[in-house]
Amino acid sequence: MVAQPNAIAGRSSAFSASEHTARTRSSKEQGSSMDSPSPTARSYVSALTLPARRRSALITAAVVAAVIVLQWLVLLQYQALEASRSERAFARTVDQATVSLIQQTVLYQNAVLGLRAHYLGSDEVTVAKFARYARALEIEQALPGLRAFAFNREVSEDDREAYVKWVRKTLSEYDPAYAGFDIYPVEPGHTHHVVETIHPPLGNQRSLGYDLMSSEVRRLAIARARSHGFAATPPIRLQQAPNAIAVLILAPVSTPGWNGHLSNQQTVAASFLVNDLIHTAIAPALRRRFHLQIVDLGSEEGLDTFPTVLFEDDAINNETLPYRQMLHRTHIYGGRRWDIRFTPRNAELHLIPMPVIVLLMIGGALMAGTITHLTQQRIRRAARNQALAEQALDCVLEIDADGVVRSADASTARITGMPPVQWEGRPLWSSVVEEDADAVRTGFGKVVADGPPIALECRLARPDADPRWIEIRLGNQLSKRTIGAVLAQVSDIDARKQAEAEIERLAFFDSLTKLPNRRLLEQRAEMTFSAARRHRGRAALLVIDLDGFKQINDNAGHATGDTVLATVATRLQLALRDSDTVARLGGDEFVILLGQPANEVDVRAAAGRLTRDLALPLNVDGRNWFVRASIGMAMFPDHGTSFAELLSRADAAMYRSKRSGSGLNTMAGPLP
Ligand SMILES: Nc1nc2c(ncn2[C@@H]2O[C@H](COP(=O)(O)OP(=O)(O)OP(=O)(O)O)[C@@H](O)[C@H]2O)c(=O)[nH]1
Repeated sequence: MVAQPNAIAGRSSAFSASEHTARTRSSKEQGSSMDSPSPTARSYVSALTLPARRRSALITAAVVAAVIVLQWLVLLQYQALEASRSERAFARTVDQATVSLIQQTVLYQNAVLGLRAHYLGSDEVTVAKFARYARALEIEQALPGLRAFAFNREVSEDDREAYVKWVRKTLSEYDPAYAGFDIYPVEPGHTHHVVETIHPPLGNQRSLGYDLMSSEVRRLAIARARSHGFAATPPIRLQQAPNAIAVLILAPVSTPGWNGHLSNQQTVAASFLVNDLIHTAIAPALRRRFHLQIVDLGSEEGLDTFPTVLFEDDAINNETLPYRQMLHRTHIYGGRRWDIRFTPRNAELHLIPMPVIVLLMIGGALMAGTITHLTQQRIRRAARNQALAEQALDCVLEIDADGVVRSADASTARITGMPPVQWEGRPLWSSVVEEDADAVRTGFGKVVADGPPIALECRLARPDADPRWIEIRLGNQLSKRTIGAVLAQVSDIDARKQAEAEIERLAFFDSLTKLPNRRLLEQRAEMTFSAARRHRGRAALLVIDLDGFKQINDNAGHATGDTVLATVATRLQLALRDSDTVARLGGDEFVILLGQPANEVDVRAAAGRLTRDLALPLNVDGRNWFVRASIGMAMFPDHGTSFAELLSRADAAMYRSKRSGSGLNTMAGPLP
């Protein structure tokens, strides 16, 4: 009888191997149809699994596609936002540059108008006064980009000669350069409009004496200045700087004529090179942000409408501009319409380069695909584990180093009859019956102290139910970071234990009467004899054979005979002490082992008691039977010292009884 937990330390591998073999065999026996599925079953299985895989692949593909679309939408949104941000920023830049440009041209205009005021406010402005005024303006410092101031006089063809003489004479006193003064180009005409004075003289002397009337655009500008008070020319090339585009701005003045007559046909003028204007007005940092083009669209009145480029940055490499939306501002200056055009350069739009975008999208899609795939796998694995747990023969507990159950599988309830909550938060051994708790605690301690895995058989103390045999296989996984626990694999061995008990019962007990059989009797007899030997005591064997039992069988049938035998067994047991053993050797033959009879008298008295009790009527199915028995007795150590010897002596004595008549008791004779 196994009543204590069975620690099988160190034999876990053998256990596992045999267990595995047994389980494999049983699973093969049970599920042979699964191991070698029929064609129908196989196609059914593949029909079940293939769509699952295909579905998973479809989901992954759908997620990847969705991520790509999403990324694309985000990218479009980002580009739109970036473009609008960039547009706003660029518009600010454009306005800033335009304002600077306008301010600078207005400064030039004011300087010319100031010179005009100077003439208007004086009775006579000499070349020296003009130069003083111009110097006072400090044009190099205060009006950078402005190339020269000039005073131009209207001279009729008739006065031409006298005027030239007058200039040479009067002005050469101030500057010898006037000594060779003449009007050019020599185009005899009605009226001349001659550059009489210019400041600074250095670099501008070539224009002294230049007849503005000889140039169509200048002539128109003079006319407009006279009618509107101020005018600018379209882009021109100056006499003194023919390689650069320049603009001449003019204002009319009335001043006493060279010959004493007041004339209002004169003009004051200033010229600037457009390049200088741009470099002066727009800071280099601002310049780098756009490509600039200024186009003279013609006069305000639309007299000349040929657009002429005033200024243009280096040509744009169109290929390098991802975003080429041009912004333009119109500036009316001196009666001319200027279109100032700004085209952003690369730096204006901070877009992520296309290769990077493609890489990001591929990376994002791959990542999403991988995550989806892994998630699908995980879901499938979890479902499979769940399904396996539902059919598993074991459940797993995670136990900390102190023996407290940290978690229990959901299948614990099915396998142990106790739900996880009844396991969790308690020491493992508190769930087993008191008698087994110590062994479980000790076994657990050994495993925690780095012992090998062990298997324990113990009984589970279940509230409101009978104890149940379980086997716990303990393995120390505390040092494994991903587990960090002692793992207990628990299986239900209750049925096996019941079977083992039954086998034991069959091996040692008679199935009809439930009395010990010969094997158990012999074991107990040997134990009793050795105890008697130690205490110099006695023991006795009584062989009892029913008389005429065959007739009961023959008359009433075997079943009645069985009942009679079982009743006889009960009567024999009741007639004796608990410490005595009543065994059935077979048929109608019983043997009794008396533990501690004081002497022969005691034994004979017991035999007499048995004979008397057996003789009482025995009712089976309403019919009384009268059983008699012949008894033979032998005593330890008087008639023998071994079981076989004593049994043989008692048997012989029983036969003597039987031969002498029915219902007699006979003691074995003394040893020779
Ligand atoms: N009902 C029943 N009969 C049994 C069982 N075992 C043996 N028998 C029968 O018991 C009888 C024993 O035979 P015997 O020893 O000659 O029976 P008996 O009639 O008592 O004869 P004596 O011992 O000479 O008095 C046989 O008829 C067996 O068939 C059993 O388990 N059940």
